[in-house]
Amino acid sequence: MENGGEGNNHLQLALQESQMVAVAATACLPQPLSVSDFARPPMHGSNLRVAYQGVPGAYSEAAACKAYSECEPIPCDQFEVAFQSVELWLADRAVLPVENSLGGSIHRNYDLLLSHRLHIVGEVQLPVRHCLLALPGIQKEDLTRVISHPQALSQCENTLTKLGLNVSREAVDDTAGAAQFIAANNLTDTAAIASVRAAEIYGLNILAEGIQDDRCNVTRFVMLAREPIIPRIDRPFKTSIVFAHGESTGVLFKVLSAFAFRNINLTKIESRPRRKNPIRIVDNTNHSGTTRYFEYLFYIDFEASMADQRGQNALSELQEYVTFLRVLGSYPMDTTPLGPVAELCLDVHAPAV
Ligand SMILES: O=C(O)C(=O)C[C@]1(C(=O)O)C=C[C@@H](O)C=C1
Repeated sequence: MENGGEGNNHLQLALQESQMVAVAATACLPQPLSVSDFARPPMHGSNLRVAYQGVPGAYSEAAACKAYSECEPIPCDQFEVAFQSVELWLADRAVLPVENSLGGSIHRNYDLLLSHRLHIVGEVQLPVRHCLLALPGIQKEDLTRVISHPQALSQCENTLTKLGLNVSREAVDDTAGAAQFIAANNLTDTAAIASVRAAEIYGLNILAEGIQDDRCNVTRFVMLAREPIIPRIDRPFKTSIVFAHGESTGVLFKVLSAFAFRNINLTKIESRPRRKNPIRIVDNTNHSGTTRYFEYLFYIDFEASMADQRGQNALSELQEYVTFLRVLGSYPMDTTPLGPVAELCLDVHAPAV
């Protein structure tokens, strides 16, 4: 009996061990995908390498971290490099500022969206609060020059004048890069427009904070990837497209009504020169001479997913009117609260009393 009992114990132990080995082995195996995987929330960004234009402390870096909280932001000296780093698998995503509530569209970046084949997979709206930064000990009166990204300079144009600064304005590649340049070259006559984080990183003093011309200053960024994401309908989605049309009349009206009749809200429309084919020349048979028409590309963002029947129907109708159409991406809308800046925006829109 005793022996038999001991034998049973051994058997149980052996069984338990083999079960543990089996469980450990299964844990190492890749798990098969199931239907529920498609409903998973978007990944939080751990280990995701996100390329941005600028140096640490740039707003684009902050946008990358807002989109993918645990990502590894990868600074790039130009937007082209950020795009290429994704195309060449050195990064997983690129972050691209496309418009600002004060400065408007960042046109060059619209052109880049078309000249590369990356897909928009997300968007982020980031409140941008600019500071005037200078070396420790420097006063506003010592300044002869303010440097920053052209968008940042234009967002602070009126405030710089109001501050009574007698300075020239010079554009550089990014806001944080301006701060870095001042620190690296010990420039005592120059200030940068950049973020609080840039001041901390490059050891500069904040001479003035919140110097953008409107308290509510928001930049919209898009996230780009090699592959599109699977569009969904269980949360608000936006779709971005670009199209061109030929010679027929009233095309833009027809395009807009394809969305309006389906109750689809447009959030953005932008036109850009059609660079590869910028001018259409029409010979006038009745009159002497020719007419030259400038050709445009139209970028539209609309509030519907490509998985939504209304969005699909609108696009198939569009195809009847246009000569070129590309879907740049269908992606979740940024509906996160803007934080304290939201109240400032509400202030702005409140009826005057
Ligand atoms: O220079 C930076 O910090 C950027 O991230 C670029 C950029 C832009 O291109 O608009 C981003 C946000 C601000 O609107 C100002 C500059």
